[in-house]
Amino acid sequence: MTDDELVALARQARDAAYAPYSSFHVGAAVKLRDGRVFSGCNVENAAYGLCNCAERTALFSAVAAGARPGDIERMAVVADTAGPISPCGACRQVMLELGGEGLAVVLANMNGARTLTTAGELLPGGFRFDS
Ligand SMILES: O=c1ccn([C@H]2C[C@H](O)[C@@H](CO)O2)c(=O)[nH]1
Ligand SMILES: [Zn+2]
Repeated sequence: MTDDELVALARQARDAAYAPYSSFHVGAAVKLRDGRVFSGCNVENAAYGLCNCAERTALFSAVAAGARPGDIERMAVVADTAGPISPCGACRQVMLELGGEGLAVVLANMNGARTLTTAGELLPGGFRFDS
């Protein structure tokens, strides 16, 4: 699967965003090394602190289907931002745990802007029990 296809899946997932409070719709797609792909959108709640980002929805869906650290090859995130979306700190920590420092992360917007980074670049010094 190409990055174009992974971003297209993230855009499709974004259509399902439940964001009545922020009206900020985000989509994400995660590709496993075995070829399986999972996607997710942000899901908000009237109790604002319960809002779940698209990145974590997609990553947690992969884990719920059996994926474990080391199984994730690549992920893409897309939102209607000026430049490529910049994931929040909580999602960066989850990306690091589940994908490792080398996880490739494609950050995109709705106008075709795109950047390629890694979970390690997104969160240097992230929490680990053996740190
Ligand atoms: O990278 C991001 C940043 C924000 N959001 C969601 C959380 C909330 O529903 C809304 C506004 O922060 O966007 C994501 O899903 N991913
Ligand atoms: Zn987040």
